[in-house]
Amino acid sequence: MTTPDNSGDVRLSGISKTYGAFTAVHPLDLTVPQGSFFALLGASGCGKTTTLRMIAGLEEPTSGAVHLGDQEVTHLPPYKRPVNTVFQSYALFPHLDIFENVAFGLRRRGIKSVKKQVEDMLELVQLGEQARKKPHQLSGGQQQRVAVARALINHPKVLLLDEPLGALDLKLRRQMQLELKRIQTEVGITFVHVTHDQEEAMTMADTVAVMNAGRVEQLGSPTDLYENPNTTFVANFLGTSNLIEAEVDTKNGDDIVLKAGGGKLVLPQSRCSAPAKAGGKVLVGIRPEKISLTHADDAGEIPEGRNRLTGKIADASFIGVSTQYVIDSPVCDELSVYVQNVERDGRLVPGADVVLHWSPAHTFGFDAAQDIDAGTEEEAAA
Ligand SMILES: Nc1ncnc2c1ncn2[C@@H]1O[C@H](COP(=O)(O)OP(=O)(O)OP(=O)(O)O)[C@@H](O)[C@H]1O
Repeated sequence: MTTPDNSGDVRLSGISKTYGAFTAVHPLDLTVPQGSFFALLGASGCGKTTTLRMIAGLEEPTSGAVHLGDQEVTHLPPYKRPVNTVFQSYALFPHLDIFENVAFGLRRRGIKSVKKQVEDMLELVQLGEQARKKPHQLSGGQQQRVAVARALINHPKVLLLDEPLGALDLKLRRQMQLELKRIQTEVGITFVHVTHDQEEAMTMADTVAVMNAGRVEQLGSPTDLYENPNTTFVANFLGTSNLIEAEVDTKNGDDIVLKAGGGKLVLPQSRCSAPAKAGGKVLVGIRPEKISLTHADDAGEIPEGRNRLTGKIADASFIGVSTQYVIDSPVCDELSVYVQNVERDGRLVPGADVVLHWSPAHTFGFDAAQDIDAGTEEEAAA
């Protein structure tokens, strides 16, 4: 039996970084498995770049250890680590053509026959035709692909990407996200990607660590994080959430029955990270697109077994694919509801009384108290 290759595992054990009295990264334990696409996601100043720089060796941790595979690299300089970093500024050599930019790392190591390797790498990033152009003759996205090729030609075990798409316009960024994902799948090495763009992290990464004020608030697949956030910060940082304060009433098999306003809501225990003891406070969440909206006159037609709230439409914005409603409700003002524009009910206009209803299976819940120690969105953004 062959031993699985773990040389591209990244293991952080209790690493932290302080600058004087300020803690940029609190002690952090994190394992990124070999061959995965991992994203560190968070608002500006949350410590994601500092974490990446500690993996790269560009920043010395205040405490803790960094392992790449079985090798401890905590005190190794960057050039002795099997990693390469791609930055937002492409840092290409303007006087060298694309071929020579990519060949640079090989030539510096004294490798003479570089042609095949460089050509293969240019094929990988789909720039075979551009080899003899200078960087200024390429678009931003193409230049970023050259930067990726230049990093990959050194065969790192781990590629670190620090907001690599930050300088590109939205359309190009979307294209490059798919392109980077394709390249990662093809080369099969570990990618650790830093971004503040939740859509970018969700499009590309297998696993996302959401950082807030120097800590990882939640770690999981994009679907886990979106469908089952454990804190207010995560619920609001990844998309839009409606959060409702509720109190545990009873347990009914695998369901928790909650009191919210005058009514009851059902939340599966498996989707609640708070302990379900009677009287306990839970924040109940529901994504806007999971909610259906029925005019109050038709409330009798809503099937049994759905969670429901009453409300009044405060605002309705037609945005083509969907209509986005803001609903005032006794349990929460400004609930967001997105309804696909399939068959529009002309009565759903501002002022109309409505019933909001959704499946308990789409409801998530967490302990409101958890948010307090983890810092706030404002702190992270400061
Ligand atoms: N050399 C330094 N000296 C003092 N404080 C620093 C230093 N480097 C970073 N910081 C602070 O540490 C915190 C985390 O910085 P970091 O660059 O890791 O954040 P970030 O999440 O990557 O943000 P951004 O997306 O804006 O780069 C910030 O408050 C920053 O001001």
